[in-house]
Amino acid sequence: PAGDHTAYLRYALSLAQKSPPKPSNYRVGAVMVNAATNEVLSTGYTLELPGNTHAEQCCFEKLAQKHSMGDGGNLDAVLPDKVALYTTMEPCSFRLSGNLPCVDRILKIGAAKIRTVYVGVYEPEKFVSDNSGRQKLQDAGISYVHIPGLEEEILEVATAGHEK
Ligand SMILES: Nc1nc(=O)c(N)c(NC[C@H](O)[C@H](O)[C@H](O)COP(=O)(O)O)[nH]1
Ligand SMILES: [Zn+2]
Repeated sequence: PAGDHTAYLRYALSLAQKSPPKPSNYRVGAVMVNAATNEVLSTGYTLELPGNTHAEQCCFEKLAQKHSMGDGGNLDAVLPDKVALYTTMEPCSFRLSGNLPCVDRILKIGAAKIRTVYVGVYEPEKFVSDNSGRQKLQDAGISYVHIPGLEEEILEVATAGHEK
């Protein structure tokens, strides 16, 4: 039910609050859920893992580590076939650092596993002006759903490291 979506996004927002503030990115939280059982498969927040890591990227890398997969492995082999990804901010389609965008990481796992991406806010225009993630995900057959209601709280947390 719809209420669950907001609850998962609130959980993701609580994770985002653990992210060390930086002026050059956003503080984001992400949760991967087995949509058939409501089991939380993985969580992540911006900079949780070493390096300039994104919340969604941390979700994936933690899962790969749990299954002792190197970079070469594909998570699709260990994921159930109805995964929902909740992220407080929509996955990036381009990163100023040049690192692999999270949309590409989602597409690598594939639509057979990640069926829906639920986002709390669209990416603001500050670093990247036209996040093309929604179109890319939908073109790949992945549902993309904006869950309204938490925008102000999400942006407050996301931009905490930015000059006011
Ligand atoms: N969905 C999402 N999750 C994150 O964890 C995060 N930090 C961003 N932020 C998007 C923003 O576009 C990039 O943070 C900048 O483009 C700078 O790129 P880097 O983060 O340094 O690679 N977006
Ligand atoms: Zn990203």
